[in-house]
Amino acid sequence: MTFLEMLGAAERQNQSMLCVGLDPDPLKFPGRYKGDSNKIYDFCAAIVDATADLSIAFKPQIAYFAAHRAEGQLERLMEHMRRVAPQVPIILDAKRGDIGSTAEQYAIEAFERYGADAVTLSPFMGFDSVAPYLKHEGKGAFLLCRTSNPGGDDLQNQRFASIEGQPLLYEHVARLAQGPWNLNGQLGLVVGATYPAEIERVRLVAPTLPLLIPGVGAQGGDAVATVKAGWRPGAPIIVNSSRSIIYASSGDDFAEAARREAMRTRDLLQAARA
Ligand SMILES: O=C(O)c1cc(=O)[nH]c(=O)n1[C@@H]1O[C@H](COP(=O)(O)O)[C@@H](O)[C@H]1O
Repeated sequence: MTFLEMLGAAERQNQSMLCVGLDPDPLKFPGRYKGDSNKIYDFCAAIVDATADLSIAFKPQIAYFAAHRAEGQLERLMEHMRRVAPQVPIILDAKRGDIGSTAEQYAIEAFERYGADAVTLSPFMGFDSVAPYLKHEGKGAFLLCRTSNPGGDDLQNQRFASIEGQPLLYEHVARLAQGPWNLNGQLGLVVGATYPAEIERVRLVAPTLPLLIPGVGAQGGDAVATVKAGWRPGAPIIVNSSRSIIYASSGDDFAEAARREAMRTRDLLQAARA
């Protein structure tokens, strides 16, 4: 099954557009795991078990594993997700972007070492830095387009004086991803829930691409406005929330609390489709 097919199947089966982000910071772990980087796998596996039937995708952020020398735990977690939630695609949030020969290695890391179904990429270095990922048949790649952070303005909201119609940089990225760069239909875009007007703009330029939309929850993005701006029939959105779900409780009931918060967010997103 391709990444896109998995996404559609998970969306239908779990009636969900919610992506549970796995950003494990041992300092924020609940009571019994607090401060223990050897418990990253246990913590994340408990969250996965509690939310597997509520999610359109899981998104582990690689820095939270690499920073603690926990790549081995990430490998085990990937296997665990495959085993307990084979229907839920996994987006490895690595935000890679480098020359082609190096990108080939990053693609092997994401798709072969970790077995991810999709990856996040910076488009800053141009198409030849993205192309190596597209050689991996059926895998997805989300290009950073209009990110959720305030500093996204610094470059993404600059105008291209040399291009007809003078698009903003993020609009140009959306146009490339919808059109000439999307050789085999593997591309999607990352747009922040913190900027719904810009999600709407991206949706106009890229009417069919899957949009990965982080920023609801801890960053304050509006879940309802996000769905209204980005969701269209046949054009999926994957709305990520990390901290507000995984740290919903600092007690030993953290997995149940994560499930409650995931269910609340999932239901809010679904209701906004009406
Ligand atoms: O690519 C991403 O996932 C991403 C893009 C973006 O524009 N903003 C953004 O917050 N993210 C990631 O999404 C997650 C957001 O986490 P919370 O703010 O805790 O929900 C983090 O893993 C970020 O690295």
